[in-house]
Amino acid sequence: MDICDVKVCPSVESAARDYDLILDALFGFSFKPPVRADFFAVVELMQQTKLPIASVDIPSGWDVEKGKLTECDVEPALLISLTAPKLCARQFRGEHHYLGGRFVPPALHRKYELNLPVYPGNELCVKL
Ligand SMILES: NC(=O)C1=CN([C@@H]2O[C@H](COP(=O)(O)OP(=O)(O)OC[C@H]3O[C@@H](n4cnc5c(N)ncnc54)[C@H](OP(=O)(O)O)[C@@H]3O)[C@@H](O)[C@H]2O)[C@@H](O)CC1
Repeated sequence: MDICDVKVCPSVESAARDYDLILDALFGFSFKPPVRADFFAVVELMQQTKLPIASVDIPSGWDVEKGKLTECDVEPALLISLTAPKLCARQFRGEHHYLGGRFVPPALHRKYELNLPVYPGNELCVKL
């Protein structure tokens, strides 16, 4: 698999020619909008591309709780939430949503009053 560097971001056209999928793990829950200038090119590519995007935990550019901040924010086809879906996942409209690392220690449940749903089975990763 080829991995492109954010510093040498391809154009929308060359990405479509050279790649099948964009794996978006640029920002997570500590992202504070707006996107800084260094990342404009890669975020614009993800906003404009027709390639499917797989986002890890938080689609890049989304606020962890408020979600999409503009109409043209990144729209992943696949979201892989980690530990628990964050509030922003309510705005996810893609086809596939998975939860990874889904087992939270009881002490953390109690401490943060998480009240998480019980997911079936015992696989580390579950389709939501
Ligand atoms: N940490 C944990 O315990 C766990 C983490 N987990 C996983 O990690 C993910 C979160 O990781 P995170 O919080 O370390 O990094 P992230 O969300 O990428 O943000 C920080 C970076 O972004 C930068 N940055 C911020 N705003 C920016 C802007 N506007 N424009 C540009 N840059 C900006 C900021 O830069 P700085 O402000 O420090 O200069 C810093 O470098 C989380 O979603 C989950 O998937 C869990 O799996 C398990 C437990």
